[in-house]
Amino acid sequence: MLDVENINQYYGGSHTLRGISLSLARGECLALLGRNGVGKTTLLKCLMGVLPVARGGVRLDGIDITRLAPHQRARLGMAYVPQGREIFARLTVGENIAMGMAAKPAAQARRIKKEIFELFPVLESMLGRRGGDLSGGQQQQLAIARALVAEPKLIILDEPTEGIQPSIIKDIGRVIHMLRQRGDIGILLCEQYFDFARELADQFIVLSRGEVVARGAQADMGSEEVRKFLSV
Ligand SMILES: Nc1ncnc2c1ncn2[C@@H]1O[C@H](COP(=O)(O)OP(=O)(O)OP(=O)(O)O)[C@@H](O)[C@H]1O
Repeated sequence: MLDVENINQYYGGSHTLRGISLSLARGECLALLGRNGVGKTTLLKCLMGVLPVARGGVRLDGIDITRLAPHQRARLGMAYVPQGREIFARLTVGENIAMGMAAKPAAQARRIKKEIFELFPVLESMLGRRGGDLSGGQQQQLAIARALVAEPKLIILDEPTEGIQPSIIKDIGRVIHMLRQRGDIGILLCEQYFDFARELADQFIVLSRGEVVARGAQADMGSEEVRKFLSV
């Protein structure tokens, strides 16, 4: 479904992404691993169109999306949950969720809300609270909920466990697992928390200095070759 071919990106003179290729199928979870500063967030931003790529291409279901703007990619079914969540602090939980389904007809929106509250029951009891008053973990759940209500075929998650307490990490893991089981959505999971990623991923890639230095199936994630590129 997602095919990335040989993409390169620069911040000024610094060559941040060096010939990255990957592919991800529906129903699959791909873990993107690597130490701080190796280019993971830059790669996700390039996939979402927040940053331009200098060379290479990105295809979604065979459509060349390399030059499309983020909102056009969103319309084609891509959803992005950025690092740090970026929820609207002054809007309520309900309004934040509504932002994710701005393009949906009202009847459909009602149905979606019900499903979302099954995934994240805590959000239902907090509908009227301001996003900025939620805990970090609740904000992360809200950010994922807001992405999911758009009913994406691909969801890109940038470090969803960062700075979050263990009980909520478990809840988030459960949701990602359920999405994977559903089989109709591709999940690109950028994660520093190795064990969390290993439990959820079908395959992985490891970046180091902007390059893919290892890739493989979940069973190979614990190998020495992979660990030497991570802080585990
Ligand atoms: N806007 C920017 N301008 C210039 N350099 C940048 C910019 N954003 C990131 N960089 C640099 O590009 C490299 C890759 O950064 P990136 O944020 O993609 O790494 P990362 O693997 O996501 O790390 P982290 O886990 O810390 O977010 C780093 O050396 C970083 O300092």
